Parts: sequence; structure tokens; C-alpha cells
Amino acid sequence: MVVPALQARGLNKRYGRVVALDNADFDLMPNEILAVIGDNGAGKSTLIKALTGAVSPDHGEIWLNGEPVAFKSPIEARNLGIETVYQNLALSPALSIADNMFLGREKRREDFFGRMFRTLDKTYMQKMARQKLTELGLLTIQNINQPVETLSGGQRQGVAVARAAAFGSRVVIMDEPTAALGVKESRKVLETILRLKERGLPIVLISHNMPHVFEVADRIHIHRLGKRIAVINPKRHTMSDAVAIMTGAMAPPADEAA
Ligand SMILES: Nc1ncnc2c1ncn2[C@@H]1O[C@H](COP(=O)(O)OP(=O)(O)OP(=O)(O)O)[C@@H](O)[C@H]1O
Repeated sequence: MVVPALQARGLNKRYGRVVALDNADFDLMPNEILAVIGDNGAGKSTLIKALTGAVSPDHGEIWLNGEPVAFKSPIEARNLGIETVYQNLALSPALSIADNMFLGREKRREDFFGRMFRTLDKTYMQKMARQKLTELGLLTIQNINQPVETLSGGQRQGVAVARAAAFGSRVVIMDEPTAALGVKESRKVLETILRLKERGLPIVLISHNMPHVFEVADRIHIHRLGKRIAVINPKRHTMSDAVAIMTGAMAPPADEAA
């Protein structure tokens, strides 16, 4: 039996009277691109936050590669190899590309005996940043020391994605990565998602963009009113089916209903 890369059962989260998660289940299989779709307010972001330690669910269980986990913070999830690219990208505009890639995990210089200096190992960080961006085909930027505030929206997205790819050893989660981008830049991000999959990383893609979802996803998790109601195969359904199931206009197919 294949062990899911990330799995959850019965997640609940209330905000006062609002039920953001209502017994939500989730399964991400190894080496797949799983799209998560749902109407506004369906609970997609809360689900992702619960899976990455940004929100503590009131109830429910989560497993990472079959091991139970209960993240108390996003740092704990990150330390276990779950990287999230948030919509706001979480970049520091005044810092360079290389510094942003290592934000919060700066590499310090060491001496011959492995003793840490207080100074940062800029050479190492620049080399790694360049290598990661090149590997992902994202190095359209000449100077790795360029401040992020001087980059285009697509290039910034590239930095955030490359950072997630560099450190996400088990799962990469992307929240609306193409929402603010033009056609060419979106294409680049989609190519990067496919490239990450080729490298064996499972990816969660939260998106409202149906053509993008149908282009790259292996399976589509449909979220409605706080829970997963179906997981559909994009090869067997149209975009209109997906939207109809998502909005409640069509019942999920019996064999794919959650
Ligand atoms: N911190 C919070 N405090 C109060 N209510 C919240 C909070 N976060 C989410 N909610 C509510 O929980 C519900 C689910 O929100 P969530 O952001 O998870 O949905 P979503 O599917 O990601 O929506 P969207 O596509 O619009 O981003 C909504 O009714 C939202 O108003």
C-alpha cells in the first residue's frame, strides 16, 4: 500500500460561529500534483494552514509520510520538510535574492573545526541561490545580489518557489501561485511546478484558475463548505464538471465522492 506524503482525517476548525473546517480529510500521494479547488470561503486556506502549523485544528489528525504529526508552528512543519509558498510570497523587498532564499535559515561561516562565526557565509548562500534558480530554469536574473524589490512579479514568484524547492524536502504547497501573474510568467510557474514533480516532490496547488489546474494536476481535491467532497481525475472530467461540483450544482460522481 502506498503511504500518502501528507494525510489528514477529520480536521475541524471554528472561528466563533464560523465553521472553517468541518471534518475535512486530505490525501497527498507521493510524487503527485494535487490541486485543491473550492469556492471563496470554502476553507481551502484554513486547510492548508492546519496542514502547515499556521493554525491549530480543534480536532483531527495529520500524518507526514505515515508518521503522526501535530505542528505547533509553521517552523516545525518547515523543519520537517513542508514548504509553503504563500500568496504574499513572504519575501523581504529590500534584501537580495540570495538573502531572501535563506531568510530565517541563514548560513553562518564556520572554521576548520566546524565552529560557527557570527558572520554570514554570503559566498555559500549566493552559490546555492544561483544553483537552485538555475536548476528550476528560473535564472533570468543576472545578479543574485539584486534587491527583490527591483524584480517583476513573476521573478519574485520565482524566488519564492525556488526557496520552497530548495528546502522543501517532502512537500511543497503553493497558494494561488499564478494569481497575480501575466500569461508568460504564469507559464514559467507552471513549468516549475512540473519540474518539481519530475524531481520527485509532491505538490499541493491551491488555485481558482481552472485551465492551470487542469493543465498540471494529477488529481483534484474539491473542497466545499469546510470539507473535501470529492477527488476527481482531471482526465475524466471537464472544467465545467469541476466548477459544478465545487458550487454544489452537480453531485460528485459516486466513485470519486469523498
Ligand atoms: N482568522 C479567522 N478568523 C475568523 N474567521 C476566519 C478566519 N480565517 C478564516 N475564517 C473564515 O473561515 C471560512 C473559510 O475561510 P478560508 O480562508 O479558509 O476559505 P478559502 O476557501 O481559502 O477562501 P478564498 O478562496 O476566498 O481564499 C470563511 O468563512 C472565513 O471568513
